[in-house]
Amino acid sequence: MDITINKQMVQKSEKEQDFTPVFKINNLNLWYGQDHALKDIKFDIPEKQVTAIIGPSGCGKSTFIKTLNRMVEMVPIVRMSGEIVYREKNIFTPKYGVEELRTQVGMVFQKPNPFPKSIYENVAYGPRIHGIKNKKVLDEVVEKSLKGAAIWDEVKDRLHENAYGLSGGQQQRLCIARCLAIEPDVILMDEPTSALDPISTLKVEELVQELKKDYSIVIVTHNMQQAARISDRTAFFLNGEVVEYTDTSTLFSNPSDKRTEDYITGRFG
Ligand SMILES: Nc1ncnc2c1ncn2[C@@H]1O[C@H](COP(=O)(O)OP(=O)(O)OP(=O)(O)O)[C@@H](O)[C@H]1O
Repeated sequence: MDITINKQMVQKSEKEQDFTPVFKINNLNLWYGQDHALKDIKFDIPEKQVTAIIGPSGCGKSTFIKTLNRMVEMVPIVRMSGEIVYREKNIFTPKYGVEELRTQVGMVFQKPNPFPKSIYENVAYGPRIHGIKNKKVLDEVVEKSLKGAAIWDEVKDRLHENAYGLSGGQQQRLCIARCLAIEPDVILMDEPTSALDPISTLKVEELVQELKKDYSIVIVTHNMQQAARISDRTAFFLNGEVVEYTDTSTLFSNPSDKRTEDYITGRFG
């Protein structure tokens, strides 16, 4: 009996090593003042796959994803311990510039947040900040990014109109284009479809499937069906801990922890 369990465990751990990690998270703890919001988080996030973060409200999903680009440090009462290694470098070492990290690790938020500028300027903004001035080069970046975000055909004849004139779903894809324009390695998405209608949601989900060919994606979602549809691996968070992290099909069809089973079958949350 013991031998069987050990064999299964070895097989599982071998399977779980079967990818190139883009992030390695080691014993990450985070406190908001006295509130211990992330507890001993330890797992690796694969490159060029979609990793979903699921769990009930308040379990630490948004907090966790915002540690990956150090955005969480904007909250003054935050304290952290542990390590997040991005491409072999600990992102908390003082010499690691946060601007450099955020160029590599882009983020798309829950509510589409375009700038009050034209569609073109929204996408050109990041490359301009990074020193690209040549109009022809900017035109190319804008077109490539809008195509990458599957919105080019809808906006190519109105590039100089205000982005606020787009629908919510179009605005979210514009924000994804804005993120692509600075050529990130990883894209963090914090509930990117929760403010969208079902058709726009489907478009963003299809887009995520396309984007994972070139980018590593981490997506927080309230929606378990969405995690099951679009992710390769899923981490189930509860009360600031990772209860289970494995490939998505296993997590939803054969969870190893009773709490995961209770959550995915709707017994709580
Ligand atoms: N800026 C903050 N200041 C203090 N506490 C915070 C802050 N942000 C989050 N928290 C606390 O940290 C815990 C985790 O919150 P977080 O927003 O990460 O959870 P979540 O799983 O993303 O929730 P939801 O699904 O409702 O968005 C909660 O107890 C929350 O109250």
